[in-house]
Amino acid sequence: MLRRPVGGLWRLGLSHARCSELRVEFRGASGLPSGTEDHVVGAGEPDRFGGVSVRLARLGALDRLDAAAFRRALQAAIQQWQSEGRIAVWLHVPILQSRFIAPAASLGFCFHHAESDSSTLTLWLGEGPSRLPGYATHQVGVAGAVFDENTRKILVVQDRNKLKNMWKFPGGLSEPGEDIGDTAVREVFEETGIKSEFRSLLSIRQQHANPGAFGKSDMYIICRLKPYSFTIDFCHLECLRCEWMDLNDLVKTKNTTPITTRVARLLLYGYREGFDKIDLTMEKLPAVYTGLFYKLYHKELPENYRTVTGMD
Ligand SMILES: NC(=O)C1=CN([C@@H]2O[C@H](COP(=O)(O)OP(=O)(O)OC[C@H]3O[C@@H](n4cnc5c(N)ncnc54)[C@H](O)[C@@H]3O)[C@@H](O)[C@H]2O)C=CC1
Ligand SMILES: [Mg+2]
Repeated sequence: MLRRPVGGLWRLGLSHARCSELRVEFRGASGLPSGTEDHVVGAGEPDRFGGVSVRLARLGALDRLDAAAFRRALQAAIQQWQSEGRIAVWLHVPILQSRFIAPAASLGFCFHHAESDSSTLTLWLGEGPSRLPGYATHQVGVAGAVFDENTRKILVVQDRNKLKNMWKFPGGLSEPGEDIGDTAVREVFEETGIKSEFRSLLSIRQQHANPGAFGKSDMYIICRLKPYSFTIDFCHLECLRCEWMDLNDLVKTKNTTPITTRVARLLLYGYREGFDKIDLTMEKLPAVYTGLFYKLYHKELPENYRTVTGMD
């Protein structure tokens, strides 16, 4: 697997003839010397922050390499990287090569994160405490407050697996790469059978050390949705009850969570005074650097502020 980045290229070379030992070599931007390409079965790549990444998946013949030989090679590589002034090492380990985690940890590597099929470890080589950024800090849950302005009814459920059966808005955890509004619409449909469309974002709750988030922080976002189907067909695995409730009754009931009461009051205010008073609406905008798009949520700007550039 030959890759030629602009800067130098780190390679962990494993000889086919003698695979009990990894050779660690630093190659210049010119790439590999002729004749050694077959021996190079993996690559470490410098990053723009001064660190270096090693992907074990790109090293061949790892099945024949024992953990002690890997440790020796990694230790030699670390010394080399340190002498070159590298600030960190990122070690990406496929799950089937997990036996290399322990030798790496014995050299000071710590877990940074894991996906279903791999883990990533880091070793800080720079001055002082590590300045490497952490991994994901929050889980994101999204609920849909599906409000029918014609009947003043709001869709509520009671979760099946909760200790207390309290009325709440249907919702659930966001999938990777899923927009907030799409999560709300999907979860509402999965749990209640009601079809709806995204209108606005109403509230965000942040809670730390959440047991339901495996001790991480939890971001719970409530969206206002508009229904376009009305016959409930709720999921009996997830919900105990589901109904269209008069908004006034939800505001008054004691059998609910504080956040649901608060958002019910917010909806009553919006219903009476205009939803523009409570809505954070969404706009899709192009990202400057990546060429991708993102979604921005905020209160509507009045017409005369949409193109304003200064104070005059
Ligand atoms: N304040 C409120 O009104 C409430 C807020 N929330 C928020 O909603 C979001 C999550 O919504 P959910 O409806 O719970 O998500 P969800 O609709 O995606 O369902 C999660 C499913 O996973 C199951 N589950 C959870 N932990 C499990 C485990 N350890 N083993 C096996 N199954 C497990 C649950 O029983 C449920 O069926 C979070 O952000 C949470 O903070 C949830 C309930 C009430
Ligand atoms: Mg749910």
